[in-house]
Amino acid sequence: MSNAAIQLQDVTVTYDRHPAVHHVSGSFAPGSLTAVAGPNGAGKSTMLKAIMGELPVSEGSIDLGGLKRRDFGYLPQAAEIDRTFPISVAETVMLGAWCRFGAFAAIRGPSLQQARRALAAVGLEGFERRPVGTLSAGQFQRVLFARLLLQDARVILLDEPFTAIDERTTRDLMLIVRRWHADGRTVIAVLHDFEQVRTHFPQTLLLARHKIGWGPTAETMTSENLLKARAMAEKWDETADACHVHLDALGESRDSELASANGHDHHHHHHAH
Ligand SMILES: Nc1ncnc2c1ncn2[C@@H]1O[C@H](COP(=O)(O)OP(=O)(O)OP(=O)(O)O)[C@@H](O)[C@H]1O
Repeated sequence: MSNAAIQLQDVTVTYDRHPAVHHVSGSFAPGSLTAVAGPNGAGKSTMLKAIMGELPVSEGSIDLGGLKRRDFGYLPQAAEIDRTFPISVAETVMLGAWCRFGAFAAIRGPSLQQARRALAAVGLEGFERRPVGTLSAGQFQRVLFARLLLQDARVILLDEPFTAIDERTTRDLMLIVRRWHADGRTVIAVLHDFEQVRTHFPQTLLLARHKIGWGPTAETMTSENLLKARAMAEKWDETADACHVHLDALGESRDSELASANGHDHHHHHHAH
């Protein structure tokens, strides 16, 4: 369905000069189903937002492979969504698609009939008129999946879609993910459940601010890599002043780079190895 890879070239994303994603390169093949795994604070959400264009890349570049941002469907982390807005389930589903497409592209929004069909596909027949604020977390997650179904995006980014979601709902929504994959859509999902990653996701990007591994899940989610990811997380210094080391591979000594970076302009990211 999508015809070119999404390519990350030396991508660094910073918050107030603190790098959250650090020099990550690689690509998501068209039609691939990739899990993004890594410890808390690893930069997983930041990475998705950068791909969506919601956060600027401070270094490097992201090539969308000819796709437009409106070809992307995005499910943010539940905590980032305001559910107090007093609209109905059906309106949420219809508005979601409308908003993403933007004022110019959206000549016509989806119909109530289409919203109803999408809601039925996620097991929420009859929920159309319910205010979204009255739904359980799992029901609301189904609504957001219905919204994605309607959007018919070529690339779908999911940020922890199954966190706080029960087994049955997870299974139902995972089926939708598999269907998207079977359709040839590119799907990228941030996940914390390694079992789920190993069972359902052929590709994995293991992130700990740096890229620890990116490729077939069995080759990426090795105990060695998982240890590296954890070790990096524990080593992080959140108060470090901006980014001044460039690590292509893990395990190499950072001391010489840190020494050479000291006293230099911290805005200058590339140091000779
Ligand atoms: N708006 C922000 N302003 C400043 N720092 C931020 C902001 N958002 C995230 N960060 C920091 O960037 C780093 C990466 O955060 P991010 O949310 O991308 O991690 P994550 O891998 O998604 O974590 P989790 O598994 O906990 O959701 C963290 O150190 C976090 O504190």
